[in-house]
Amino acid sequence: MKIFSADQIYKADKSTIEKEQISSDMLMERAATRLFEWIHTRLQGAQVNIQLFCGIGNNGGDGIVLARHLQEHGYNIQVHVVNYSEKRSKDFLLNLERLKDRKIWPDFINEDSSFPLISPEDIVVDAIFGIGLSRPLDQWVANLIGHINASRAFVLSVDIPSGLPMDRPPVSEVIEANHVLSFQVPKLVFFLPQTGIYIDQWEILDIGLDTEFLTHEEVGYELIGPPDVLPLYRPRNKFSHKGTYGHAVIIGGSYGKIGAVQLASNACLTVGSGLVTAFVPKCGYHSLQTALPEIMVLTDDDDENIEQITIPFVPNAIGIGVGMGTSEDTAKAFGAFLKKQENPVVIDADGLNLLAKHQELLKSVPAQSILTPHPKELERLIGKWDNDFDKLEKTKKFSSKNDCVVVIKGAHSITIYKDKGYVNSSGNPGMATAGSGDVLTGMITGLLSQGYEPLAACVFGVYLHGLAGDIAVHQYGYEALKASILVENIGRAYQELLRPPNRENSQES
Ligand SMILES: NC(=O)C1=CN([C@@H]2O[C@H](COP(=O)(O)OP(=O)(O)OC[C@H]3O[C@@H](n4cnc5c(N)ncnc54)[C@H](O)[C@@H]3O)[C@@H](O)[C@H]2O)[C@H](O)CC1
Ligand SMILES: [K+]
Repeated sequence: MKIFSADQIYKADKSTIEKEQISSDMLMERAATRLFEWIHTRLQGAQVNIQLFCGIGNNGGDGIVLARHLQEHGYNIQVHVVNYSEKRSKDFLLNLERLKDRKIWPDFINEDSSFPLISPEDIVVDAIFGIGLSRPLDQWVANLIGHINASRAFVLSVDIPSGLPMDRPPVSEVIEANHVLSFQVPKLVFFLPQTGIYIDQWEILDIGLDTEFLTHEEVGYELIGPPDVLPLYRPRNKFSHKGTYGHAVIIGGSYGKIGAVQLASNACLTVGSGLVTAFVPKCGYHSLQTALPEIMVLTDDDDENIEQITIPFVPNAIGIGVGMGTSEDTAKAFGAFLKKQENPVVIDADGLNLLAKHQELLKSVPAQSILTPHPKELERLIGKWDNDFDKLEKTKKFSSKNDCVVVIKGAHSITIYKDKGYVNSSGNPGMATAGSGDVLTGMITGLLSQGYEPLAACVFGVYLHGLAGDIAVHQYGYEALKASILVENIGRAYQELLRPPNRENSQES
């Protein structure tokens, strides 16, 4: 699903209004009707106290229209206009008049007003600022937002939590939303660590914006869910054999860190690679052969570290770096190995640390190779960033310059290739555990080995990895989720992804 910028959303509005020959207030009416339906379906007329805080722009206008619908259906409402500017929008004013025509008199909150009492049992509708927020809040507006946050009432934000800009981190208070009803499209800020903290749940409300515009407009980011990954799936052929799905090699490990290779190799095989060989220092031989009978093991001459990488065949995919260490000898072996590679490789963990330490090696990394850093590893590679938006821009530049796919691991892992970012939607905090990244490296390598293109292997692999975590968490809970359990659930993740949509319902009936 595409993620649009504020400018693009305004363009989509304009295009809809022109094509459908409707007025802008009709679009506002449509948006607010969706809001009303969402609330009405859940509350069914319950006499809970609903306090609507409306700004003076179109986000506020949405809130004012919603208030009218709620009142018409017998809800218990209080409307507050947050009077932060004289420049009221046309549709806000129009709807304020309509509200007054129905004898609903909002109270106006100004700089000198005392704030209304909000009980924890109330519902707050946050329609103060939408995607138009463009400068820091006046102090009294920030205080009001702080007052709402302190109330412990359930807060429903219209379109985006007020105080959150669309394209940079906030500088003052932001509404802490329990639920955001986002018009038509998700916003990038929902998924970034610095801004996503203000959103508990979010949902899209379809307000019927021009589909032709939405389809054809180029975007910088996409949110990746099942409809996006399913077309990437490469079904198995009845007459295939293990050779069809490639021979992958996982290179890594050092004394005390052979487990990383075990996890990655196991994930690589489980995601479907035909054959898997692990290349480790000698000390890893017995444990790997015992733990994973399905994989083959090659060893370095050294007992504890990788010092020379020799693979006596041409693998279909290689993943390198997990648990590998960063000794000088390993760095040399890594450099010599990179120089010999012609096909994309997957580089993780100490492979990334070595690249960061010896940046001259970057030019030996084959085109379209995959780098899977967590934020610290990314920082070592691309330098410090000012904020999440800067981080993404810098990563895009790095990806373009070095022609590589970068998977920024995190709560919503983002795969970057050149000027485009793919934001993952699966996964959970239980996956923040030792070895989770090794499993991902193995999965991506295993997908490459089966013939997935590098970018597709990342987008698909990251989603499947998260889905395995989401399935596992039902059984184990967040704390007890371990990386090996993720591997055990890769098969179920495939099944879940490929399950026909109506199967669950028919089983229940
Ligand atoms: N397609 C859609 O999604 C639709 C969205 N709608 C709603 O419209 C808002 C966006 O409305 P807009 O009037 O452009 O912006 P805001 O309401 O967010 O802001 C109001 C106003 O305030 C000015 N401003 C910006 N920053 C500050 C500040 N710190 N202090 C004071 N004033 C500030 C700014 O210039 C704006 O003019 C969208 O989110 C949806 O809720 C439509 O109703 C339907 C279609
Ligand atoms: K809002």
